[in-house]
Amino acid sequence: TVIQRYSPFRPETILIKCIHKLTSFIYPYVQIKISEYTGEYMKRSEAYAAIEAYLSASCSQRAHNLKAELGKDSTKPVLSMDGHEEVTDEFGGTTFWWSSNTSIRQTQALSLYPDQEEKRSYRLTFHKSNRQLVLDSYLSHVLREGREVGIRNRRRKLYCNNPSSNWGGYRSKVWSHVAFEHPSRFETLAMDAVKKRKIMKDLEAFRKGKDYYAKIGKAWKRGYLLYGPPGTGKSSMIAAIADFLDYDVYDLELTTVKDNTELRKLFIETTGKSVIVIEDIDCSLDLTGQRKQKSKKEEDKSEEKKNLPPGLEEEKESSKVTLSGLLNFIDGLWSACGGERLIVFTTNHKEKLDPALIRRGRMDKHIEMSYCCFDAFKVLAKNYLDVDSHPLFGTIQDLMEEVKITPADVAENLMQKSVDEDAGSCLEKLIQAMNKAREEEASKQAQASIEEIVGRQEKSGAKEEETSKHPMCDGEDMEGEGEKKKELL
Ligand SMILES: Nc1ncnc2c1ncn2[C@@H]1O[C@H](COP(=O)(O)OP(=O)(O)OP(=O)(O)O)[C@@H](O)[C@H]1O
Ligand SMILES: [Mg+2]
Repeated sequence: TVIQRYSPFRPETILIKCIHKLTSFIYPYVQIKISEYTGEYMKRSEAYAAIEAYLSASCSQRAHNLKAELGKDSTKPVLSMDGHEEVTDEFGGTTFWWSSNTSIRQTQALSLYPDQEEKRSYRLTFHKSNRQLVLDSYLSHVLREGREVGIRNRRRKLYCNNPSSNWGGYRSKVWSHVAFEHPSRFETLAMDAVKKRKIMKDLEAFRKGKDYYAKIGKAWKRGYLLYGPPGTGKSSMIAAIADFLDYDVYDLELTTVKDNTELRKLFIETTGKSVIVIEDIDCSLDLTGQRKQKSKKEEDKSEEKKNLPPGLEEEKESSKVTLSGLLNFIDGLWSACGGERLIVFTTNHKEKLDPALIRRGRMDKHIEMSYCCFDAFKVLAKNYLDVDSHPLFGTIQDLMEEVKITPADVAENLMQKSVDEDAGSCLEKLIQAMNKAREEEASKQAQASIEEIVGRQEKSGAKEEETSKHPMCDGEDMEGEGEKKKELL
């Protein structure tokens, strides 16, 4: 201890070096360690995940301590090696040893709930005569096979971003996830059949487009803007896209992102083969591009803040993500990190968005999700009632040309809510609802036209009053105009 404290050189490091040299003479094996978490961002290592998947096949036969997790097929668990286990693997007539190690790291912070973090790693051991074989072919074989097994076993995940106050620590968790189990698929999605096919073709081209995007010098990503009234299937479309592409979904809640730096970090932490979603982009932040109005609002806010008691100011602080930050997130230099990402925005009011945000290149495809058409109704009838045709279809088709009804409303009417209801009664229910909607629409229109006429008359009345007050007007004319006004009213 005295030497360690006062001497500039470290005797133990010299000792370890000597031991390593000595053992390399006697011990003819080489070891490679692959840790679970690596890099500056403490991101889970892809190599570790691939090795875990690769070893899952061989370890189930030989290892004694195993871990089980549910994979894609929820009836069959996926096995992996637990800590301090060893299995052998054969490749090119050579034997390799894989061991899994776990060390517990106690966090230093004083806390009522001591935090223990496990550090996991795999260690590959092989004879030094096989060094070239390992470097040239064995490691790439393990990674390739492992990735394939990983994709086969993978369950799709739905991620949401954590508030940045939870980002610290050894394994900083920027995103949390659950298994993604939304049942919406393109087959169940009610919309115009031609439009649906076009979208599916576009997605297919994107998925297979790695080389094409590289050739044209464009980052491998694509932006979709889904817009339309509430209940027209925008969220259902996102789930269907994720199902079709077999991608994970990152649901980004912009209001919890403090600033542009955090937004960038969130983007870097997403994996490939993913759909990044920002729902209701017009409501998430003040990104409408009306910057003058915004600065006025900001002034008001800072005034509001000044009046708050100390301590509460921070709570009131809202997201500082700016439009330019979001533009860079989608289309800046960082957006090319990783590739194979689909960015989807949804909105009820496309016209409110800044044109820069939705220009082609950022939001490449604009998809309007609109009111239910007859094509869409047929899909819903098939899904909900199992009918392809019915005598009432004709009436419904006629009504659909007149009445605006959302697929959500159609779906609600077609849903069988008791055992007594059959296809006919559900369709009747829908017809009633559409008739009611038509009447409401008609009365609304009548009301609006009455208001318009009254407004116009009031305006013309006011004008007449003004002209009557004009000094150039004589009394006779005024009387005549008064009569006219009375007639009009
Ligand atoms: N096009 C559609 N095809 C099939 N089902 C639909 C469709 N549109 C709506 N639905 C039904 O209505 C419900 C609501 O739809 P969804 O959440 O996708 O609407 P939305 O457009 O995202 O609405 P909002 O703008 O309010 O978020 C869904 O659960 C689904 O059952
Ligand atoms: Mg929605």
